Amino acid sequence: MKPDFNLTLYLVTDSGMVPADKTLAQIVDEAIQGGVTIVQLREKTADTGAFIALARSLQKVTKNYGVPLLINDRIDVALAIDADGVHIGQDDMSLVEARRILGPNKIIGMSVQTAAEAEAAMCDGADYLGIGVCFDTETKQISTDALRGPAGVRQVWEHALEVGPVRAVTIGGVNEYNAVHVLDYTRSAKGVPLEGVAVVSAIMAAEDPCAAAKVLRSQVSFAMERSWASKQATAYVDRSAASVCQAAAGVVARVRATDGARPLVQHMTNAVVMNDCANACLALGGSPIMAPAAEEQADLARNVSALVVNIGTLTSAQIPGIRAAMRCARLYNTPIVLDPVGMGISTFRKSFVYEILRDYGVHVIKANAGEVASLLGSDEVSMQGVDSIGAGFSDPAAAVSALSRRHRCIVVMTGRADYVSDGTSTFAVRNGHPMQACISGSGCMVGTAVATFIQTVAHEDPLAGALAGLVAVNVAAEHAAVSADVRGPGTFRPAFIDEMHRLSDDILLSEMRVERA
Ligand SMILES: Cc1ncc(COP(=O)(O)OP(=O)(O)O)c(N)n1
Ligand SMILES: Cc1ncsc1CCOP(=O)(O)O
Repeated sequence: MKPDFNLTLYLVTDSGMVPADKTLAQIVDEAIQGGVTIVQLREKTADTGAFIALARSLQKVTKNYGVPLLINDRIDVALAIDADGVHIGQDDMSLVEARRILGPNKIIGMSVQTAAEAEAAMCDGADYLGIGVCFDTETKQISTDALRGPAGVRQVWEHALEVGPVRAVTIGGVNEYNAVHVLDYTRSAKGVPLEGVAVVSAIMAAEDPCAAAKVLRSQVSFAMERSWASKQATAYVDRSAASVCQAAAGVVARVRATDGARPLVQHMTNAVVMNDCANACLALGGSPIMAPAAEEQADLARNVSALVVNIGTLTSAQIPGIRAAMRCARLYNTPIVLDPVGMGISTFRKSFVYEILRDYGVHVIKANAGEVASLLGSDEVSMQGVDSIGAGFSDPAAAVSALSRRHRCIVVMTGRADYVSDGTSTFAVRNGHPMQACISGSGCMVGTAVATFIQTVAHEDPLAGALAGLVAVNVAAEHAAVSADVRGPGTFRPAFIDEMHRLSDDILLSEMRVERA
């Protein structure tokens, strides 16, 4: 009988990464103790005799834990040690031939890069697919056109699911920082996840392979069970405006009730709005921090409740700090709010935003209509500098919903009317005041507010968290605009902060104007 196998955390070995004071078998032993569920011995230069000896030494370990051992490419080595199976690539022996030699009781996995390759491998009886290459890697030379990114992996996976029952992992540059993003992002439209991830260096090159495997295993479990994408997959609910408003008010009440334990909101933000965002965060009940240095992200990360990345005054010097902050946020599953300010104005901004969305993913995109159009590759809305101009989208609800589904995140679009969507439920928010458009940074303050509120519910109900932030700012603006001492934008700005400070969940609930879009 074919052995059962579990693809949750798939270790592909590389003896070139074994330190001088250890053996490959020791590393595999530690990695299995940390949570590796299946092992592939991959030797690219070993002679047949040495390959077989190494395979035997690993087999002792894997058998001890009941973990399957597969051999990369070499059917002869698999036969020699009676391994549990093989993993073959497109340029290796054909799957049909390998199956004929190994028989029905061995596991055969196959590498695929395209939908057609996946379909062919399934028709030929592959037991699982290794879909890649996800991200670039130093472990193996990969040509640029073989890089799929999570979006390309999702395409192949969705096609395979249409063909029939299938099991798969992805491989290439996957690590503890991006595993949740990769698994969330590659879920099919119906929410079916890959079964796990395959890694080489994330474990093989780790100082402590057991600890590295533990972190990876918990990240995979998080993606399968606790991330919002996993919950959405099991319960796509089309929600009423009343129920989301109630939930949003509840979020505000929770943040306001945290006596002293304010959420720490880390901002990698722009120089124009930094002070306003810090004050808005404080007024709303958060605790702002603006710590841009790459060197301090790891120290900060454990205590950060939410991260805002706002590229309004992006410079090359800021990029390493933003990357470090994103990696840390991902490791701790800290919600990330992206404000792609003026992304359409330059290739520099655009390519950094695409990098963020491809390599890390975010929990919320907060953008104006021009930025949403740029993200969708649509020319329906134009920008002047960082401002959106013209009448906006003919169907704004469809635009935000499409963007949300594409990036598996909440989308908040600000404008004359604001929209918020989780890809299933989309709402128009009619609160707000024209005076907001007369001061700089009012959109950025929405990003700050979303981050301040979302942290309590980021993995349960991020739609409510995002709505809370959006409406809090808009209702505060309505109050500020009619306050007696406001005579124009200059006096509006401090009154706006005052009103954020005075907000309560009751005020919000009674004044929210939110409708299904
Ligand atoms: C699980 C898994 N997926 C893909 C590969 C890559 O295999 P292949 O295309 O045969 O390339 P090499 O590993 O031979 O370089 C893999 N090994 N494992
Ligand atoms: C064997 C292989 N096949 C595609 S990418 C890759 C190497 C992945 O290595 P890492 O997990 O270190 O990026």
